[in-house]
Amino acid sequence: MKPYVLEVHENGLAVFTVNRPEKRNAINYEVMDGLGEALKVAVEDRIKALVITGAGDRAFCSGGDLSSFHQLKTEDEAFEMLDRMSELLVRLFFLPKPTVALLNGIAVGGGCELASACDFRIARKDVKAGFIQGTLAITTGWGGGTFLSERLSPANAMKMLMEARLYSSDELKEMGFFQSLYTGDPLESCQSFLNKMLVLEGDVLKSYKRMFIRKWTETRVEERVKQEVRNCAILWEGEAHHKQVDKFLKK
Ligand SMILES: CC[C@@H](C(=O)O)C(=O)SCCNC(=O)CCNC(=O)[C@H](O)C(C)(C)COP(=O)(O)OP(=O)(O)OC[C@H]1O[C@@H](n2cnc3c(N)ncnc32)[C@H](O)[C@@H]1OP(=O)(O)O
Repeated sequence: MKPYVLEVHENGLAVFTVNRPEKRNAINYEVMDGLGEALKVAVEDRIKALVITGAGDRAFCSGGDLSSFHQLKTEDEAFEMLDRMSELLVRLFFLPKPTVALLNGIAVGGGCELASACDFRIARKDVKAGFIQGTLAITTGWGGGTFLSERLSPANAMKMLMEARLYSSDELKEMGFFQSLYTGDPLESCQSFLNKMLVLEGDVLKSYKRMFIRKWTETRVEERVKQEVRNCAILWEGEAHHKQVDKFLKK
């Protein structure tokens, strides 16, 4: 089974699905390659918006694949992996078209970083999500902390990162992390969220997105992400992190 699926719909919607439901859609290097491909397709003129989602109904994404990335022990080894994913998420963040994270299930750790890189987050009503990285003795390391600080008020962003817990969908909507909650079919709900945008010319959507891109360029988002990656890599090397990951993998 391919670990990701990319579909392009007639209305100009590209949908990238992380397809590892048995691992709660954890991100490994193959999924990263797939996201790179999706981003190449997403810049084509025929695409008006990009949706990122997960397969099944349990998880949107459970973050980095701990069984695979646990082999990375040193700061430099961790940096290489974190940097690779962060560069993809920076491309997603700066994509000059609307992007949506469609949360069909739980989003944990790096799953929330992926969601934060998107312009909008729509979620099933019972979905929980949280930046639980702190409980693994690391910080966000894919740029998600930086993206979150551009999405929420400083107090709400800081709270989410520092509490390192799962939040309910109602709390997340209240904080402004989720824009919309759904109960029916995920893709239909996403389409109806995007309907009014998709009828506009692609160039109009692009022009609006570029207004935000200019601001993010001025506030040096890319440079701040690099710093975030470096800081996470330093913590990654510590014993406390490896101990916590061991605990999860031995469960
Ligand atoms: C590494 C990058 C870093 C960042 O920069 O942000 C991170 O992403 S840190 C965060 C890493 N993620 C986690 O710590 C989440 C770990 N997973 C869970 O807490 C839970 O699995 C869940 C997401 C809350 C779902 O719980 P549940 O539905 O009860 O499923 P299971 O726990 O039974 O898992 C089923 C299956 O999937 C495997 N799994 C789940 N998450 C991961 C993961 N992140 N990496 C690798 N494998 C994962 C889990 O081990 C089970 O496998 P089997 O035992 O083989 O069935």
